[in-house]
Amino acid sequence: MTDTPSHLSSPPETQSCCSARHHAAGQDVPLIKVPEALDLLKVMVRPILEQQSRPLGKALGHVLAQALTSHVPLPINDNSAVDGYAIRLSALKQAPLDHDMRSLPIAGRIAAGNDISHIPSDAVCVRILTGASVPVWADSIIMQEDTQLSEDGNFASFSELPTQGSNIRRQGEDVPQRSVIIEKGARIDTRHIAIAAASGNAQLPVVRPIRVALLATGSELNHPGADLPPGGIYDSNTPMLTALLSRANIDLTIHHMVQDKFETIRDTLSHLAENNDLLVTSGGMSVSDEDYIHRAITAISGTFEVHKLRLKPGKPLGFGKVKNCVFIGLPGNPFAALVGFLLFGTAALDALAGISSKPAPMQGEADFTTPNGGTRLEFVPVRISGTSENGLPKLDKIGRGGSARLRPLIEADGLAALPIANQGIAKGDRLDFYEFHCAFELG
Ligand SMILES: Nc1nc2c(c(=O)[nH]1)N[C@H]1C(S)=C(S)[C@@H](COP(=O)(O)OP(=O)(O)OC[C@H]3O[C@@H](n4cnc5c(N)ncnc54)[C@H](O)[C@@H]3O)O[C@H]1N2
Ligand code: MOO
Repeated sequence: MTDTPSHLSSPPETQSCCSARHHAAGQDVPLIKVPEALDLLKVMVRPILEQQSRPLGKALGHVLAQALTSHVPLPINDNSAVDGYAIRLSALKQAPLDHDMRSLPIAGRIAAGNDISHIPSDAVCVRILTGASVPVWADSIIMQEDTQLSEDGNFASFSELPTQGSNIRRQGEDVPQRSVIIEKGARIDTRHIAIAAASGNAQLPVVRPIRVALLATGSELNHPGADLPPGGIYDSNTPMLTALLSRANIDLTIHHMVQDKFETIRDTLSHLAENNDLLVTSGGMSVSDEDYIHRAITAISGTFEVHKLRLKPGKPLGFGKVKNCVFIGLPGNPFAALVGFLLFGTAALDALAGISSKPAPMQGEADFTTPNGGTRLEFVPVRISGTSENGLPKLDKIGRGGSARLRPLIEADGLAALPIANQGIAKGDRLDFYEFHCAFELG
């Protein structure tokens, strides 16, 4: 914790053999660059191997545990892409020309779902509707709009010779039978549900839900809406992180706010680590005498892989393990907690679920300037202000910075990353851009 007014703080730590020693150590630890830290995280996290089978209706947002194959070819049969007439091309070519039209006798009608065994094998033309199975003798389908019917409705006339195979959707052209339709590690969204259903899969093998515990530390914290004591603030990190962790494949345990008291934090962390795959805390990561997370994790034999980052906001972010539980300690400042979770929380969840690839960030162009950059990769809220000559979104920086401010995020379209030790950002510089909402949300 940063130092809070003394009347609100817990009594100063008394047992503290270790506090002074660790404190000093906390200040000395090297700052790790973000890509390096992400690599360390990926090596550290072991994917969950247990699987479960979920019906399609309950699979959205889960992660596929094995590659899924199709039970049938798609399309299942050769079928018509249009409403029209299925014809035998050789017969049409031989039909005499009459007023530039060729006529064929209509041998029957086939709609989607019909059995076609009643259609004679020597037929040369049938009425066919979209999705209907195509008889083997038919080699083209002519659209209804390019056809004239005789008065008695028994003959169809055509002015053009179609290309062989036109308007026929061939069996297996989309998906051959027993081929892989979704790779292991895919997060199931609307597209996957559709193809799984079309290919006859009623159940999906998914990674069992990830057990995640959330703990906000801070004696100043109160539930939103409560009467605030002097010096109190509302806890925004728990609701924010709860929202970020509200995913179908997460079993979330929320441990609401603990006081800045070493024993309480130590015992709560120990209990939560025992029962979860991932433990996310907020606050208490800095260097004051009330920042207990590092000491508490160490006291329960946890280890830190990374303790501080070249990241702004989010320098005092650490992660490691307590036995088999992955631990991520986010800084208390709300914007820092958000950035830290978006980078490291989501990476840990992906690694636990066995997802290895992440889409690269979009590119944008700065529509602002900054003086020389510092020694940390910096994330700033940006708004799209237009489109550049290169067709990229132009990004305008919002707000005056500061890891405690949430308001700029409300006006922003996303975050831009300013590289370490940049020479100062000039207008037109390319930046990685992480848009908050993409055009389509598929689940
Ligand atoms: N001497 C130094 N002081 C600080 C350093 C430093 O390097 N040396 N780093 C600063 C940076 S950067 C950050 S970020 C913060 C992070 O500190 P902590 O992780 O220990 O966080 P706290 O002190 O507990 O809280 C910081 C700030 O955020 C508010 N907060 C905490 N939890 C919540 C919550 N759940 N909801 C809303 N707001 C919360 C808290 O009241 C503080 O104002 O340390 C700097 N100090
Ligand atoms: O880096 Mo801290 O996370 O800026 O406030």
